[in-house]
Amino acid sequence: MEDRVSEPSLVLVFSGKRKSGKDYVTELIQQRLGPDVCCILRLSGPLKEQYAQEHGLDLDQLMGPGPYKEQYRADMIHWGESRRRQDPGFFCRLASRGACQPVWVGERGSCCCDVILQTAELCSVIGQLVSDARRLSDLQWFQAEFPQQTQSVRVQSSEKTRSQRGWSFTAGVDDAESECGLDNGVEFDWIVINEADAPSLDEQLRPILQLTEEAASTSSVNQS
Ligand SMILES: Nc1ncnc2c1ncn2[C@@H]1O[C@H](COP(=O)(O)OP(=O)(O)OP(=O)(O)O)[C@@H](O)[C@H]1O
Repeated sequence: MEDRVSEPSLVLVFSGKRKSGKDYVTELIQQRLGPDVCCILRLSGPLKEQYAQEHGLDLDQLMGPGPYKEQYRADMIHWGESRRRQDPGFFCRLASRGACQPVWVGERGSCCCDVILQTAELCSVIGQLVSDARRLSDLQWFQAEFPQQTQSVRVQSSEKTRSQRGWSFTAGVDDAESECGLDNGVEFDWIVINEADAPSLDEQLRPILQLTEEAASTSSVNQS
């Protein structure tokens, strides 16, 4: 598990409610930076892989958008919580192993069924984006592992907007720690309002992109 290629120069850990737009925003950042500089780490990927393996399930269907994963979603959330209680860094380590870009983007913040960093969630190594951080322990793991590099980003959208994107309240999912663990007591470094009547994402993301460009250039100076 300790086969990370190099240290990232910046780790952006994204969180947000279901359908707030974590994937959308992290993919936009990756498009701007390019895949050589920025990887998206999705915590939900290794979580689903491990869950499918231990329960003899079809991983492709579990990763897909269809109804199959809905049958297992609530149990998968409980199983993920219990794994994190035993070892808070379990999924974060799995998601970040092999990452080699300087910027990582990850996502942590709604249910275990999406991402980043896309990851998330939570991505690769000049910069890594963790796209799907959902629990405080995920964010804390990155902050402890990469104290100088980690910045937290919250993506916010109203319930009305999330509903228009396909969200509807699901008991056992939207009231679970995986959705609510970062609602209170966390001071995010950045907040992105992903709404039609908010300033454009380009405008809101400008300072974050500037940070990633600085991190990437520092990384290339250090590597030369
Ligand atoms: N600013 C935006 N403009 C247009 N479409 C958007 C925007 N933000 C999000 N969407 C769309 O809304 C839907 C949900 O967005 P996305 O998948 O990024 O949310 P998410 O927070 O990652 O969701 P989940 O937590 O369920 O994985 C997608 O179809 C996405 O393309």
